[in-house]
Amino acid sequence: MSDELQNLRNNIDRLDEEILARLAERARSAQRIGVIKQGNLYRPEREAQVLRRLAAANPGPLPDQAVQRIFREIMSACLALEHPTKVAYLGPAGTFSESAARKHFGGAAALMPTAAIDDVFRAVEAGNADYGVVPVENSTEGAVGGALDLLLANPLKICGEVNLRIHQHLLSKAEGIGAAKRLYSHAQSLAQCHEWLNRNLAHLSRVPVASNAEAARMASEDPESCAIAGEAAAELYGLNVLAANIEDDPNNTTRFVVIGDHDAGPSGEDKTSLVCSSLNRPGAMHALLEPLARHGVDMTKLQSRPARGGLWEYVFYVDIDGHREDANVSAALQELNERAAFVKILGSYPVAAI
Ligand SMILES: O=C(O)C(=O)C[C@]1(C(=O)O)C=C[C@@H](O)C=C1
Repeated sequence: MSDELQNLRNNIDRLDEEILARLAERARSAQRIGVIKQGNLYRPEREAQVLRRLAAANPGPLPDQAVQRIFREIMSACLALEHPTKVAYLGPAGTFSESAARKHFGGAAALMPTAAIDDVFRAVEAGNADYGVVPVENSTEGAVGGALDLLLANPLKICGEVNLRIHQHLLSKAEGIGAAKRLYSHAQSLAQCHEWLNRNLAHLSRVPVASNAEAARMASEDPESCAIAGEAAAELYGLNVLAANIEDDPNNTTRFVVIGDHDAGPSGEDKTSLVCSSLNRPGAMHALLEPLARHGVDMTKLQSRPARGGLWEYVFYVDIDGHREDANVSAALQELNERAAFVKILGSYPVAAI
C-alpha cells in the first residue's frame, strides 16, 4: 500500500473516532431533552430547522441532500433512544408509502404496514401507531381521493409532508422479457408508465393488483410474468430489473402527508392545509378566498372534491404558505372562517426539508 493511501486511511480512522465521540455527546443531549420535554418527543418543526440549517451551512463537497439524509438518520436514532416512533403506512412492505415513511422518519422508526389507507388512520387514532403516512397526490395522476376524504372525516392532524420521486422499474424473476405473458402492477403505476408500455410492451396483458409491492410478490412466484414496482419491492422479492425508470414523466413525484394527534409548531417555513365549503350564492367562492390575498397569504393548492351527502356540492382542499400561528395567516383564516359555510384546519407543518 502506498504511503499516501495509508496516511489518508489513518486520517479517516481518526476522523471517524472524533465523529463517533461527538455523536455520543449529541445523543446524550437529545436524551436529556427527552427528560425535560415529556409528552410528545417527536418535533417535526425542530427536525426541519436542523436539516435546513445544516444544508445552508454545508461547506461541500457532499451535496446538501446527502448531508440531510445523514442527519435525518442521526435524529431518527436519537429519537429512538427516547421512544421508538411507531409509524403506520399503506402496506404491504415494499410500497412507495414505506419508502416515504422511511425517508421522513429514518431507519430507527418501527414501521407498521396496514392493508388499506383507512387502517392507517385507525391505527393512529387507536394509539397503535404514533404517526401515519398517507399519499395525497401524484404529479401525473392527481389527487388520491380516498385519502382526502379521510382527512376531512377524521380528527387527526397533518404534522408533516414528504415528497418522494417515484421511479418505476420493470421487474421479473426471469433474466429477460421474452417469455413474459402477464404484467402485474397497481393501476396508478400502470397509468404512470402508460406510454412506455405502449411503445415497448404493447402485446402484454396488464393486470391491475392491490399494490405494486403485491405485483412484485406475484411476479416473484410466476417466472412467466413481470411487474412494475419500485426498487424497495425489487430488493424485497429478489427480482431482476429488466428496465429502470420507465415512468413517462421524468419528474413523477408523489406527495404524502404525515398524520398524528397534533400538528407541528412553527418552523419558519411552513404550510397550512384546510378544507372549506362556500355558502351557496353567486361570488361566494371568491369572497371566501379573498382574505388570503389581502393578507398576503399565498395559496399553493386548490382542489375540489364532491361533498358527501349533497348532489353537486363540493368541498375545497386548500394549501397555503405559512403557519396558522403566523399573524397574517391567523388574520386571514379568521376572516375566511366568518365567510365560509364550513372550515376545518387540517394542520400546519414544515415544508418538506429534503
Ligand atoms: O430538539 C428536540 O426536541 C429533540 O428531541 C432532539 C431531536 C434531535 O435529535 O435533534 C430529536 C427528536 C426530535 O424530533 C427533534 C430533535
